[in-house]
Amino acid sequence: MATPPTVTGEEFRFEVGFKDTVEIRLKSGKAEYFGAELAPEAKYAFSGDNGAIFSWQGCTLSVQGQCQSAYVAGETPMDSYINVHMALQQLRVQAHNGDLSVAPRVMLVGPEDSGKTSLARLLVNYAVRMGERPLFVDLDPSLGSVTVPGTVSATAMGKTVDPESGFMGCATSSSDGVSDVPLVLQFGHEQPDDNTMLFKILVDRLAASIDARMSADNFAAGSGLVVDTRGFTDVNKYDTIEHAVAALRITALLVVGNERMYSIFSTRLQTQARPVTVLRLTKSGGTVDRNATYRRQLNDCIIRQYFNGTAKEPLASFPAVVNFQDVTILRVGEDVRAPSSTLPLGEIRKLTETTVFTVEPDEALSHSVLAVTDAQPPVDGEDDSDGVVGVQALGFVNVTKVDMEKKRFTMSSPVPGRLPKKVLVYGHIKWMETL
Ligand SMILES: Nc1ncnc2c1ncn2[C@@H]1O[C@H](COP(=O)(O)OP(=O)(O)OP(=O)(O)O)[C@@H](O)[C@H]1O
Repeated sequence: MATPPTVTGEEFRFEVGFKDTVEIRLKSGKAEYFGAELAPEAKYAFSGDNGAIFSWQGCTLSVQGQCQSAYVAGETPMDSYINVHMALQQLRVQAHNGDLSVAPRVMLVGPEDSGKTSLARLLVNYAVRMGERPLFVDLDPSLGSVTVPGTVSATAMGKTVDPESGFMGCATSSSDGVSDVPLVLQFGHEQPDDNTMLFKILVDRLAASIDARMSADNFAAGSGLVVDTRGFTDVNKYDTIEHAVAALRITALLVVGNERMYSIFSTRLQTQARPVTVLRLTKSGGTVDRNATYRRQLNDCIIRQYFNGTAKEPLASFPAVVNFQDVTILRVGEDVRAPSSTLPLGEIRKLTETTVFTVEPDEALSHSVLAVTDAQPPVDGEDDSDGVVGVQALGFVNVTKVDMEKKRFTMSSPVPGRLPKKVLVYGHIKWMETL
């Protein structure tokens, strides 16, 4: 970019391709990336990303590298976003003063690419900057902001979200003493409606863990939570949101950029046991529509970041060979057994969305991303899914090669040494490392 962008009450918006890297520095003034303050002169490198740097007071930036598009936009919804933040902050103050019932529990809904995650990030960052410790709850399994796609999670936010590594950076740095290791549950699919029953159970499990955490920590309870969801417009998907609103005891639903959804939720949520404020917010003109190919590439980047880190903070990934007999691989909610026609006459097959199956390893396991858990495998003949469904994912491994002859597979893991736990939970998320 020839002239360095200067920004005052405006946004510098940029798009960077997956093969390019753009470095941005704050040369003067103050600026923020979705609510997180930029350090003066620090280098922020973006690749395969779209974003916006906003300044209330004015700033000058230096931009090096090739952006697919870059411009300064004067029209932004930041005034309405800061108003929402201030209203939430007032409630937090009231909650810290003793009335925990008003602690804000906010959920963002809206169509795909309407800017929910960016707004969630901004609200979390503004809260953290006020000394709050909100929980960020990620109910969008499509892009896995905290670990890998195919998961749902809850993270206690002790610091602002790093502009480069995003929410994943918060998940890996608990050394600040206030962030905890996030609670991550393996869903195994990218869309909640790929297995609605399982999704709802996972939301219930998250809600129960959040309640336990909040009842032990009044300050965190007063800071409340910010919940991001998968983008949708289909009326059939409202039910999953309503379930989450009830389970997480949401107090405010922010509908981003969709009049119809706002109107429907305003009516439907009146029947909730607790009152829910429904607000409509304008979609930012900066949000970028991401097609299926882009999302696939983005997913690859997210998984690569989990296993290999970022250019600034690379992580080693460790190979290991695992004998089939040394692990149990489970799968929730899908029948991988023989077809009904081959079952003995009279055997009734119980198929539910949460039935647990043992997976016999074969070539199909190649490139799978498996959750490492301390799940209790069901005892033969019993359908005990309780010990498996909704157990915490302690980490993830990637199967790189399956050797059927030697009955073993090779995997890579972000942690060296042998698998700490022997029960792996399978999902539909695949990743192939490319150099
Ligand atoms: N003001 C902005 N300027 C430039 N890019 C933006 C802005 N706001 C959001 N974006 C980008 O637009 C894209 C979509 O935004 P975001 O991920 O927040 O939407 P979403 O509604 O959460 O999407 P999903 O459909 O995955 O739920 C992202 O790449 C994001 O970085």
